Amino acid sequence: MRRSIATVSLSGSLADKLTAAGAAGFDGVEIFENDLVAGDLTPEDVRRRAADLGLGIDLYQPFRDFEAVPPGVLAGGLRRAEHKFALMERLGATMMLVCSNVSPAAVDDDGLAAEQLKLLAERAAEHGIRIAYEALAWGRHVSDYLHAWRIVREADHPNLGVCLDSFHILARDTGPYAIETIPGEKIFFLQLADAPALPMDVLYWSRHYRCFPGQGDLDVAGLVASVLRTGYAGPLSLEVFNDIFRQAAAMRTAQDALRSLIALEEQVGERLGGASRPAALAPPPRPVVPSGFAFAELAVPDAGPLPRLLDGLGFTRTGTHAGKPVDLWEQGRARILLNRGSAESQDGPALGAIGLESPDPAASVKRAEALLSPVLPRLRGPHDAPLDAVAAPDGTELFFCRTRHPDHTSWTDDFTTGRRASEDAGGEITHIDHVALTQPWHHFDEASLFYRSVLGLRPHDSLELPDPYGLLRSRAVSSEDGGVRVALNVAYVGAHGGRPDAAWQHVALASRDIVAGARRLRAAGLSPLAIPENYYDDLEARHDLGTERHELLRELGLLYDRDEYGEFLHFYTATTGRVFFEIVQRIGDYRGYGAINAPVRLAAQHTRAQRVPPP
Ligand SMILES: O=C(O)c1ccc(O)c(O)c1
Ligand SMILES: [Mg+2]
Repeated sequence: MRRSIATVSLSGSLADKLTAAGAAGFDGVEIFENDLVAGDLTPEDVRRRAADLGLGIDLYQPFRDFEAVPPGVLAGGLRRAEHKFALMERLGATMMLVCSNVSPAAVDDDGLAAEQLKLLAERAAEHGIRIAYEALAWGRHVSDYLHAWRIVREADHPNLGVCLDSFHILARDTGPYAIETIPGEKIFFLQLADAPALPMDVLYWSRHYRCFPGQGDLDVAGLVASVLRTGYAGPLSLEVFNDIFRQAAAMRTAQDALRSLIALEEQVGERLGGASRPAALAPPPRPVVPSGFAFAELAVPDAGPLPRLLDGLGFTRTGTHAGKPVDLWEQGRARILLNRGSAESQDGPALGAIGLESPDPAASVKRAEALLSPVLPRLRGPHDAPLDAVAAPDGTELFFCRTRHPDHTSWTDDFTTGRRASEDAGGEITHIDHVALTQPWHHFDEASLFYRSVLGLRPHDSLELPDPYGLLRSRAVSSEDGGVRVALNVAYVGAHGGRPDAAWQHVALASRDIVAGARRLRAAGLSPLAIPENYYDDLEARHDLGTERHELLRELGLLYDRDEYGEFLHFYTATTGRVFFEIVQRIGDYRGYGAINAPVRLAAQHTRAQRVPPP
């Protein structure tokens, strides 16, 4: 199907927007009137540029406050329309969107609305133009798509149909769709947007918080499936009003938008099933859900305090890369790479790469590529195992691995093993439980869509965590069985001190005996992040865990949480550069991440500014 995007969804001048939409690979655009009026490209320039970029102009919009008006007002509307029709002929556009009247001058009279829209359609027909009538969710008298359809049906003109917009329809949540009662040929245009569930005024919600399908909470795929069942074969067009996308780089937003459409088409195809799936919705290769973490790689300007910390956590340095200054540290299936050769980051150690266990690394890369992720060049030395890798939106390198699998070369073969730790050498730490990555604030939705669509991970609810200097937005994505969990946090740029301190990243290590682990760290002369006494007083008020257990938590600086499935114990190491470790123990089938304790952790990290002491 044709893939289009409204220029209002992208930042910059109209020329920038067209360039970005063309570069991403869209087939067409909706020209948003403000973008044309405020720019100095003539309509002929716009038409030529769009054509050069392979873009059709699928819609001109919006034409406002036309229908259901007293006769005196109608003349003005028709005069305005004639100007727009002439403009559209210069643009080479043949469809105009008319959105439902929001003006106090509008009359609550469907007969009048139908009569006047018919008149408009007759005039449009003289120019070879069709009119798509859209119910805005806040329209004065027409706010529902079925109401718009009744008016269009009554007007009964071949050049008049409806424009359906997923936001206006799903935002009103008026029950099961009746979309399939509209004949496909009377649906002239389909606009798509998602949005996070936010209980607020619908106009404000629409103008500021729309996002691309798959980034919010609306069932856009279900709606598109219903529309396609009517026989609609026009464009799938993204129309997203969003405060962040208005500021972000247009090229990147356009690519994020196209990824969203590809993933949406896949979901729609699944809803429609084999026979009724339009041929145009050929699916990309299926996602290969990773089963666990193979490693976390830290870029370290020099080894610094990390070897001592890893040693204190019970890790063993088991190898060094044959050709690069990279050390492998292991405990159970938890593997940490310290890469001393990476470009020096001004903030010191940072999490640069993550290894994911994939049942089929080559297929993982094919999926990522089909969803527009940059595939990293396979940097192979003479001895290196093949590495399949892509870049996540924040630049983190994701390697797809089959670690020490008999049928596959393993990345670990490149490490000359000193002491090879057995996978069950008695250490408390068994594997990497999750990693927490901080995303630039303007790439957060892009990142959650990336992990959801490329890796097939399931997004959890968004949370807002109070930090002493801001609110940290956080959203986890995970595989069904919890083998891979990634917590995505937003980095705010704190006005306080100017440093985005919340750009911290961490690796959470699963322990089967966190009490022994905490004691081991202390015995090594390293202390966990200090937690205030007030936390423990509050914990006693919230939970009755028995005196002994409360005292143990307090003594060892452990944090506690529980959910309906189990309990969670955790503590944090000091931070070095941008990175710290969290040690976690899940008891029973606890599903969360200890989010309730995050504000205490953030405050402790800020106020104590703890750093690992030099060795
Ligand atoms: O917010 C608006 O005014 C507006 C305009 C045109 C649209 O297609 C729409 O969905 C909303
Ligand atoms: Mg719309």
